Formats: sequence, structure tokens, C-alpha cells
Amino acid sequence: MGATAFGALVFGLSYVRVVQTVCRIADRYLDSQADSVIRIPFIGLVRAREGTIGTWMIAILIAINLAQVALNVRLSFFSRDMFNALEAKDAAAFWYQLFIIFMPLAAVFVAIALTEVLLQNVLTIRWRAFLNTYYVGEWLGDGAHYRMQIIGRGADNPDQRISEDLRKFVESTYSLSVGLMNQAATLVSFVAILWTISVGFTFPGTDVEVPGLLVWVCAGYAILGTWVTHLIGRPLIALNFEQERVEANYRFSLARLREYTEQVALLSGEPAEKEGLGKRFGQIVDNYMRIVIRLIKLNTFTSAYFQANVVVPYILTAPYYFIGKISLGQMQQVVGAFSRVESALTYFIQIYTTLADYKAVLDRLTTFEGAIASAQRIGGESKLAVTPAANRELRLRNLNVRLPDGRALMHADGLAFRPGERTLMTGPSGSGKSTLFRAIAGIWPFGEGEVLVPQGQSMMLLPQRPYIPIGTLREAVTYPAHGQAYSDAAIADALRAAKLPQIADKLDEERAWGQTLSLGEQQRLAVARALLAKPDWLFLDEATAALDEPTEAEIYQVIKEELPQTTVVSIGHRSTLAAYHDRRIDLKRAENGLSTPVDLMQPQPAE
Ligand SMILES: Nc1ncnc2c1ncn2[C@@H]1O[C@H](COP(=O)(O)OP(=O)(O)OP(=O)(O)O)[C@@H](O)[C@H]1O
Repeated sequence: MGATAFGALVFGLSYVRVVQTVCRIADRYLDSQADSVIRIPFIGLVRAREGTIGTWMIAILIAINLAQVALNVRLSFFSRDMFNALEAKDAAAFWYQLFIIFMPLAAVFVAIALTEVLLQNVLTIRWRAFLNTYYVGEWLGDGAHYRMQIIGRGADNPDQRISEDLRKFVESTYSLSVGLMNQAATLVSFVAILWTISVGFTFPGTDVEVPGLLVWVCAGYAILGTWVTHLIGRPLIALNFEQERVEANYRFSLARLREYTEQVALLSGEPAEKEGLGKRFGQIVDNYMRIVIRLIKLNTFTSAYFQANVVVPYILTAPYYFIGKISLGQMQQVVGAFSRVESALTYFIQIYTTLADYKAVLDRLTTFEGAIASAQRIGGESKLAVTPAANRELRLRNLNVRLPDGRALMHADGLAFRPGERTLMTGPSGSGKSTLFRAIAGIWPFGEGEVLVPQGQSMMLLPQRPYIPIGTLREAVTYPAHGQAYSDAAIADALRAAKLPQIADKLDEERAWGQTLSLGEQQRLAVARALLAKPDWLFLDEATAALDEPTEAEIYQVIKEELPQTTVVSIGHRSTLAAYHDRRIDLKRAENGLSTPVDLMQPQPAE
């Protein structure tokens, strides 16, 4: 509803597609059928659909805003009557106006203002929470987040879009749409007052009566002001866009530096980083100064304009007051009404920069949605199928693995991994070993053919650099299962078996474990994960490459003893790895870049 009101404003500015986007995103919430609960003061908990709760809150907020306009209209009559009482030196009428009329009105004003603040904040956080769940769900659902990254185009910084842009979208959609409605209601009410008072007003210096003279003068004055403001302020839209862009670039550079701080320190890259950061910050300052200069020009005009506002209604009405056509109270009412009409008409001037920012938020959300949709489409249309089958082997059938640009990377047909067998995959760097694992895990969508996986069997893939979530050590070890999925004794045993006895008693310690543990320790932590999960199939993608050879040998021995039922497939370059496997498959790369697996039945030392 609110979105529709705002839509009217933007439609006036010829942004039809913007209106559609606003309504589409906003209606996701207002049309939501999810069951929900809200606590209403003096009533208690009420169950309803989330969309219905949101719609009711917006309806009440609209009613509150209209009531505020009505109160302002009533206060303008209070002002008229109070000044008339002053002019007539009628003390009783003056005190009556002040205590009997004004004070109850003021009390109502305060009460509804408080209700508005409460409702508005509850609405925006519920709305944002809903959209947040929706976007996080779409982004994480069906591996879209990973595919978006490998496609490499579309949405950069999804974190910014989900946290910051959604917040700005909700807050601005509410404030702009309700603001517009408020100004429209103010305009209509006070135009009516101005029109009524103008009855009998003649064109200055003549006897020609002009119906609604004050309205026309006010409208002309406001249109002139808006037009000049638009002419001066127009470049601000592009400048604000640019500011967002250079600020985001700078933030990104800082975040990357934080991520690669070790490499920068090792390479003594600090001077280069300082120079790069200085250059990017320089762009922020340059553009900011352009904005400042433009704002000074704009403010020079708007300040003069708003100062003139104070005297213009007096200049217009004074002649009529002096000839006795209107009372002092009416003159005061005209001054108030004039400024309200004028500010409603110049609403566009006031929200000029907000609108520019809002458009950028909409663009970012739209491209984010587009990137999620194309990632989902690529997943849905993939001809590379991972199919559960009744056989006990994992079999590749006429499999072509491709790069995102369509180039063929690997071809395999009839290759089977047999249960209980320990297979080592070797091959030159870039031949597609990791990508084959991704295809088997079902997250690589590019290619054709079939991976037949044994039905109902579990798989686990340990990469070279394991993911360690932020939180307690227990959560890091049990990931992606729940922290309580295993007993403390089982987790500690797994850590000890994975040669990490020194942290086995720190399960409840919350730290950035991914940064504290060395890469070799992180790899052993991932092995502990596998020991707990006991998968039927375990794929190790250079998962022990950071360990020294004796520790690597111990880890393979532990996997063999602790997971006797698990079929292991490893990728590795070290020749010593061959000793822990009973089969080796080598990916041979042809001149044209296409790799094919060559099955070496007997363990062979890798080159
Ligand atoms: N998202 C991607 N976009 C484009 N090319 C990619 C992408 N991911 C992987 N590649 C390319 O696919 C090829 C195979 O990569 P992959 O990681 O499977 O090789 P690998 O055999 O495991 O190499 P290494 O032994 O060095 O780990 C490489 O040339 C790599 O650059």
C-alpha cells in the first residue's frame, strides 16, 4: 500500500520501471502468507499472516499521518482564533483558546506521534527481517551463492546488498511513500484553506476578483522554486552515484587487505598498499568536494528562497489586512497555510538527494536478484546430472566437464570408483581434478553426462583450505552438523585421533579458529570432522598437503582404522601418498587442454 503511494511520486518522475521494482520487492512482504505472531499492547499475542500484519501496520500508520494533517488544519484555526482574540483584546477568548482548545490538541498530537514512532520501527524491522530471510534463502538455496561466484558476473558484495541495501530499501520506501502521502494530504487541506480565505481578493491595483488568488500565487512561487532547484541540483544525482561507487571501492580494498594481511606483510607490500589506498581515498575526496560545491550552489538558492518564504505571505496579505478585508487571525492563518502548501509543493526539492540514493539501492537489489536468478537457471538447466543409482559403485557415464565459458576440460566414460577401494588421483596442475570432485559433489553445473552415485550413501569432501565457521571449537569441528550432534567425549576423541590433542579440551572456546590454527592444524580439524561424520565416501582434495610427511602418514592410518567402511578418493601431488592407496588414476592432459583419466590399477609413484 505504502509502496503504491510512493509509486505515484516516482511515476510522476517517469520512472515506471522503478515503480514496478519497488512494488515487486515490497509486495513480497505484503503478500506473505507466512504464519506469524505480534504482541499488541493491552491485547496480547495475536496470530496472523505476516503480510496481513504488515498491511495493517501500514494502514494504521497512514491513518496516523492523515490524523496529523487534520490536527495541523485544526491548529491553523486555533492560530486564527487566538490572534483574533489578541486583536480584539478579548482575554477570556485568548485563555480559552490556549487551555481548552490547544492543550487537548497538543496532548493528542504527542500521543499519536509516540504511537507512530513505535509502529514505524516495528514495521521496518519486521519488513526487513522478512526480506532478509527471503534474500538469504534465495542466495544460499540450491548452491546459488557458489554458482554466482563461479559465473563471476552480476552481484559483487552480496553482504552489502543483504545487510545495508535491504535496510535502506525498507526505511526509504516507508519514509518516501508516507512522506509523499502526508504532503499530498497537507497540500489538499491547506489549499482549501487558502482558497476559502482568497474569496473576494482582487488582483493588486485593480478591482478584478481572482478566485483562489493566494493558491495561484503560492503554486507559481513553489513551481518556480522547484524548477530552479532542479536546474541547480540535477548534477547531484550522478555525483551521489559516483560517491557510493568510490566509497564501496575503498571499503573493498580495505577488506581485501585485511584478508591478505599476511601476504602483504611477507612481501613488504605496505608502501604499495598505502599508495593504492591513498589513491582510492583521493577519489572519495575529489568527488566529495564536487558534491560540496554543488551543495553550496544549491543551498545558496534554497536558503534565500526559504528566507523569502517568511515575508512573501505577509507582503501578499498585508494590503488586504490594512484595508480591513481580513482580520489579523486570518492573516496569520494565511501565513501558516502558505508555508505548508509551499513546503508540500517543494517536497521534491527536500528529497532530491534521498531519491538519488534510493535509486542506487534499487539498482543494487535488482542486479543481485538477477544474478541469483541466472545462477538458479544455470543450475536448473545443467546437463551434468548427479543421479542416485542402485549400484554400489560411483560411476562416471559419458561425462564432459566444462569451464564456465564452455571450453571442454575433462572427459570420462565408464570410470568407476569401487567401494572399499582407496584411490589416488594425480595429474598436472589445472588438469581438472578439483573440478571433477565438484562435479561429483553436484555443485559444478557446466558440462554434460552423468555421475551415478550409490543411493542413500553419504559423501564428504575435504578441500585443501577447510572452512572454519566463526564460533566455538565444538561448532567448528561438528560443522555442518549442529554443535550438540555429538557428545563432548566423541568430539575430543576425534580431535585427539586427528593429532590435535592440544585443543581437545577447548571445545567451548569461542575464537576466530580459522585465523588462530595453522593451515596444517585446520586440515587436521577437518579430518576430525570426517571421523565424527563417518561418511560412506570421503574425498580428500589435497586435504593433507600442508602436513609434514610423517603426520600425513599417521592421518591416513587413522582414517583407515577409524573409518574402515569409508571409501577414500584423494587428490595429491606427493609421491609418498601412493603408499596409502591401492589404486591410482592419472588425469592426462592433451594438447587441446582436454584431460582424460588413465586408470593405473597398481599403485605407482606419482611424478
Ligand atoms: N570458476 C572458474 N572459472 C573459470 N575457470 C575455472 C574456474 N574454476 C576452475 N577453473 C579452471 O579450471 C581448470 C581446472 O581447475 P582445477 O582446480 O580443477 O585443477 P586441478 O587439477 O585441481 O589443479 P591443481 O592441481 O593446481 O589444484 C583450471 O585451469 C582453472 O583455472
